[in-house]
Amino acid sequence: MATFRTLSTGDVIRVAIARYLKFYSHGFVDLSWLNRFCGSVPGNFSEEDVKDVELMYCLLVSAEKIGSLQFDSASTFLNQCEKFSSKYGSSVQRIVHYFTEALREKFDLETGRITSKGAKGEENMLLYPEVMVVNLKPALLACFLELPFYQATRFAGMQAIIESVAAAKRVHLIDLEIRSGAQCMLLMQALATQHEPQVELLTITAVGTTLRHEIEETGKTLAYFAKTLNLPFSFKVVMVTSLKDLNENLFELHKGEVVAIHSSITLHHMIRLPNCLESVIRVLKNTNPQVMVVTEIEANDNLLSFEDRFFEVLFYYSTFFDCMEDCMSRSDQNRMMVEELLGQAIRNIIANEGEERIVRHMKIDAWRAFFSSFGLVETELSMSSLYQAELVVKNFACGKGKYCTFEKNGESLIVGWKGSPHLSLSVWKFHQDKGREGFIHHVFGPGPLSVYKVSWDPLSTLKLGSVSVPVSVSRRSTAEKKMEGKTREDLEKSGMIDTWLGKHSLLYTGATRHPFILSIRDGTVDLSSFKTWLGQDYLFVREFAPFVASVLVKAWKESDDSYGDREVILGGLASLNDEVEWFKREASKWGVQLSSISPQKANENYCRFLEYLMSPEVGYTVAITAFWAIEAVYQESFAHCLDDGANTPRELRETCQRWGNDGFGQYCLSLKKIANRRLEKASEDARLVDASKEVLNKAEVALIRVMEHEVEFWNMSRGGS
Ligand SMILES: Cc1ncc(CN)c(N)n1
Repeated sequence: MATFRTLSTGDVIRVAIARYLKFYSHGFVDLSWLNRFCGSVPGNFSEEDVKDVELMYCLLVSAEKIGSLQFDSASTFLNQCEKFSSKYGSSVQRIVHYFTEALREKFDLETGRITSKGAKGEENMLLYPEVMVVNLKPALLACFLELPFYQATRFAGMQAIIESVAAAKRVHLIDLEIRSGAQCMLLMQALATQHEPQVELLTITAVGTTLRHEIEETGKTLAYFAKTLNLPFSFKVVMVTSLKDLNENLFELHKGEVVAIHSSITLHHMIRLPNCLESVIRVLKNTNPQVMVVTEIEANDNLLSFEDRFFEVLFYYSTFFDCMEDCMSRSDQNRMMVEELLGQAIRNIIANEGEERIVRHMKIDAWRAFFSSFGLVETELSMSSLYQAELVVKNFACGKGKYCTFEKNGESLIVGWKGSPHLSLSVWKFHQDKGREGFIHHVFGPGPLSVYKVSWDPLSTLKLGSVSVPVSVSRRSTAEKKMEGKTREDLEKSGMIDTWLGKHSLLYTGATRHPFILSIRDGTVDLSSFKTWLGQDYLFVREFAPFVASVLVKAWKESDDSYGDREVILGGLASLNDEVEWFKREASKWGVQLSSISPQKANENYCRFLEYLMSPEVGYTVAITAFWAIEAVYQESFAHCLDDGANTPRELRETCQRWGNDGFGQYCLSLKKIANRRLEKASEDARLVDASKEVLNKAEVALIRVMEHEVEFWNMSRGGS
């Protein structure tokens, strides 16, 4: 990964355009339209930046000369580009290399040097994306894992589906391009851990035009995964020669099923096929889906002139190459293979016109116009989906996720790299009675972007605009289920906490069904991870005690004694003494030297968060919500290790009992009841007082933060940072 450049590739293009305008502005050609591509760029250039700018300048002039049919001078500049660009060099050299190849092909076509376009094999790859996926599977997979934006849209998109189907007993997911099926696993995991209502059947139908065998293999993997989750599951394949032949009767739909549609980077393949998109949307509408989640490439190269197309595509692919430069090493073979593939797409877009243009993309504005014409209604991505996106990118080494940017466009999310758009993620509801069918003209040119950045500063409340309408899902913990019949009155009244758990179900599952916990449950736990957890949790509990004391003080000040909150909290505080002693005994049993352990980063971060919760600016309602969440994650996690079917090693059962026993479950229920009562009061007051709205907002953030810290704590125990 290169660190000596000060300019991104986008900056290099902007500087090169500015330079180009300076030289050519006295000419006869009106170049004022290029001004819109110039933006502000940093002032200090390194030596490499200067070389990059010169190279980019040559590329711009080559394009301009070809566009204005000045082939002799175009040739001179193209020769320069060929000489100084390289597919092994910096991201600028690489992008210039591939664009030069594309311009050379255009040059040869325009000057009659060649007539047929591209090598046949390459065309096949572009025509049949599934074939490309198979041929380049390991390389694509590697890039998919290394580049944060794909993971961000996958998690956020699946969260939107989970929220939409949460109340259903029978769920049917139609996936227009299933690939490895990793996205389906997220849904399966969430449904398997959903207690109420219990899912009776999940059906996944994969749609494909080729590679039946690969799709079926994915189906087998998913079926195996479902079995491990104890999730009733059925996998179907719908194969068609062309997507135009898709028909709702091909789907085995059943009464009472809730249908959801997932389309990730698929629909744009149909843009070039007359009436194909229209026909597919009509068919999907006839399946009466609850929701459709679409991820698409946020680029516009469909109906533009050569010049406009050149710049649009240059900026789009520069972002892509920049991201790879930031996240992968220059010698990475997977990166090079994927760049080759992108090079083919660039060649196709730049050099070809009409039917020869296989690669076509549309931005969210055009998709919006298209879907709206079928009566589809764009739906806001929930806060929880946005949170999933934010959370997942944080796990990437390159920039710890801070380069992966999120902007809102309408109700949809634009995921970019350092502010340059890359993918759009949108959620659609179908209204059966609406629709002006027929594709209206594509809408080009970006509309006003209502830009916001998701902020997760513990000291701030959510800056996501209004908190989205809560999904009414009741999720009950293992202990709650066990106590069925005993405290039914309490259980049946599902409050704000359940609503939030429904909204943030993926995160809650992440915290309570973490691989560390699952490894205890299935007996494969690595003992060194267990010992790490033991030592670190001992340190955590010592910090946790003053936090519980601070909640007690707040209860004293802010709550009426008649509710009995103080006794519950005092009981929890008292038991911590015993807990600290237990840690000491357990540590000596496992040979863990507590005195020589210092807190790891994740532990320190969590303790810093506790300190914040202790501060006077955090009121009782927020503090008790966080307190419940901290205890509940352990209760739910360890109780899972004692469930029927658990294979927890005998020596670890006592540990699991500590937090998984029914008494601790009761205690968590009491805390939950207190938190729900306070939150209910706050939501009643919120109608009148803004401060109460803020309390609710803060409490929801605190709950999310706790779950996030818990995930990081488990990660740390397994040897993460
Ligand atoms: C990290 C953590 N979270 C929760 C708990 C339960 N008190 C704990 N001991 N440690």
